Amino acid sequence: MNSRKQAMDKADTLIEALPWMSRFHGRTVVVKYGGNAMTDPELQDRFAETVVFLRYAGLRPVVVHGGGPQIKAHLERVGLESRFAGGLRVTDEATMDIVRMVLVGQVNRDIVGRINRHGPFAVGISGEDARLMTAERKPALVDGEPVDIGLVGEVVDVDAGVVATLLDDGRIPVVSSIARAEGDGETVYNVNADTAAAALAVGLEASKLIMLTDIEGLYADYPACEELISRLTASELEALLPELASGMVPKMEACLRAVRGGVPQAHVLDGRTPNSMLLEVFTNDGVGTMVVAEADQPLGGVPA
Ligand SMILES: Nc1ncnc2c1ncn2[C@@H]1O[C@H](COP(=O)(O)OP(=O)(O)O)[C@@H](O)[C@H]1O
Ligand SMILES: CC(=O)N[C@@H](CCC(=O)OP(=O)(O)O)C(=O)O
Repeated sequence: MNSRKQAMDKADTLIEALPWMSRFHGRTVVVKYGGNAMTDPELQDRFAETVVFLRYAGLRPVVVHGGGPQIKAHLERVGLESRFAGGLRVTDEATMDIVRMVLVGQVNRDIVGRINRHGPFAVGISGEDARLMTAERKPALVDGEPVDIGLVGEVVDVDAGVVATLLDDGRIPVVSSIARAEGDGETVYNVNADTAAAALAVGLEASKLIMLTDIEGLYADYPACEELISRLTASELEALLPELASGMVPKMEACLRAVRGGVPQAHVLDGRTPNSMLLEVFTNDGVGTMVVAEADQPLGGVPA
């Protein structure tokens, strides 16, 4: 292909993004950045660039990050084992200290640093700050039975004021999934980052929730992975939930919570594919899995 043709194609690509830029201008998009999607430094830089791109394109991105593998690595270093029940980390006090240190002190700082190479945008906060997230202790459900898993919280209240203020100031909030208990103000909970992202998306009345992970989307036939579900409604997802393997349960429950809470679309995308977020937001090429509230909701394409 000659260089003039290449240049023309690039210009076409840019102009094709116009309807989506206009549709999402000024809209809030919550991006959950999973620990498994952030293992490669090059991909981390691409993630930061993409978030800054969204900001310059007129959207209001909010990042909620995980860090499961990073927590696991640190626990191993101090001789503690990672245990999960129903997709959630069993969290005693010693584990909670490490979860908080790794998420707030390490993973959050890394993401903020990478984004801020492009400008003074990212501000790191924890769900504890300004009472952003309040949580209650939550047991895991294993075979339908509640099992105590320690200091794990379910978000019961979101005061999104601090995030809204940062967004109004043109910043990119980067949020760690830690929350305070109501009342004594001393107990701190480990909140699954998918759950935190969904709660925040609802609290912010976001236009989209994007879950970046290490797989193309939700597979109907996991682990064979031949049948990717590109779109499903909240009620279809609800019927599927009891059959899902535990890793996907918090993620898909979070998508359900978001759309039931008024977020028009929740997406599970492959964070290992550098451009999946751009394709999802700015083109009609459906990637990953999209969850919508109702069957008759448009595919996420450009409105008439
Ligand atoms: N039905 C399914 N479709 C896709 N992935 C699944 C499914 N069931 C279980 N998984 C597993 O869930 C993983 C994603 O969840 P998780 O590891 O918690 O990601 P993250 O760290 O991004 O939150 C996938 O890598 C895959 O191994
Ligand atoms: C309760 C619970 O499971 N909390 C998670 C919080 C981090 C997280 O969710 O990280 P990913 O998004 O990378 O999985 C944990 O301790 O691993």
